Amino acid sequence: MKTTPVTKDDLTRSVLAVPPLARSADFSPDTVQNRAIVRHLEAGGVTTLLYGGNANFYNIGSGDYASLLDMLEGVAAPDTWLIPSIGPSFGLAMDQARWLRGRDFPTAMVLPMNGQATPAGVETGLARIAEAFGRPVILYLRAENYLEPAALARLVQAGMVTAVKYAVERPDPLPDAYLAALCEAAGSDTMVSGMGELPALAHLRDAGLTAFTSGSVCVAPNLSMATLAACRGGDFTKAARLRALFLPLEELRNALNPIRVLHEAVRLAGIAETGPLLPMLSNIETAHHQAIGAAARELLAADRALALAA
Ligand SMILES: N[C@@H](CC=O)C(=O)O
Repeated sequence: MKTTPVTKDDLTRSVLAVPPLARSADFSPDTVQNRAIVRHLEAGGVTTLLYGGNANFYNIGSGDYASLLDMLEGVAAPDTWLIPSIGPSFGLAMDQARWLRGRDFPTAMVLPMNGQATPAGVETGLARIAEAFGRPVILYLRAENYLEPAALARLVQAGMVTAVKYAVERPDPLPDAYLAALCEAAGSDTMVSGMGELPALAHLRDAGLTAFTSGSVCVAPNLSMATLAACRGGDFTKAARLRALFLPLEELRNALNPIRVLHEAVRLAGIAETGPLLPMLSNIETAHHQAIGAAARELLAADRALALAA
């Protein structure tokens, strides 16, 4: 596992994969199946694994946190960058940050707190969490005005925030005045497009962002990495052609539930037995399995065709 401090190159080198977490029937993390997911990603060239929403880190208890991260560390390749999430509540994030201080993870992502948060409180909270951790954190920003642009600039300047996973959903990704203000204040190279392949092209082409996160990369790592390479090479026609291959699965994810659909898609594509989703989530209803399986297998087939052609 990469243990050196985060650089801008680290953010752009790889799609930031946001994998599901495989569990056994008793909800314990399944080492063999998580290794299969990680190997599938690494074989497709992915070097950054961000365990957050798709792994249902929102619902992980403090008592299970250490053994879960030990397991993930054990399955990741030596040069893979593993980013655990902390929070979403301030108290839980502080407990996890104090514990992470004694470990080698270069950063951690602070999950968004819904409802019980104010912009000023978020600024104070991020500063305290980064101080307790002793390292800068990644902010997962999902709501308009969650943090003031000037506050983000202060936190970046102070070395407390290293990047932002920007995931404020809009009918069209751009124009986005809030994203523009955050980029203006803190630099667009701090902002990572955080909603998968669909909005990533507009964010990378027109808003100056340089990296994106993805869940469907866990089915099609070669295609997602090729999309990133095409964007970074300025070939947005090619990037759009590659992105189109993700549409059937992404549309199902958006229509039903992104986390629940991805969890089942990885299983139905034959990549790993993902098992049960940890409460408070639950697995998607079997009525949707046929459509999810078909979209996932089609995407995986396209991924394999690309890998063979390379
Ligand atoms: N939510 C997006 C990006 C990851 O956070 C996805 O799952 O594709």
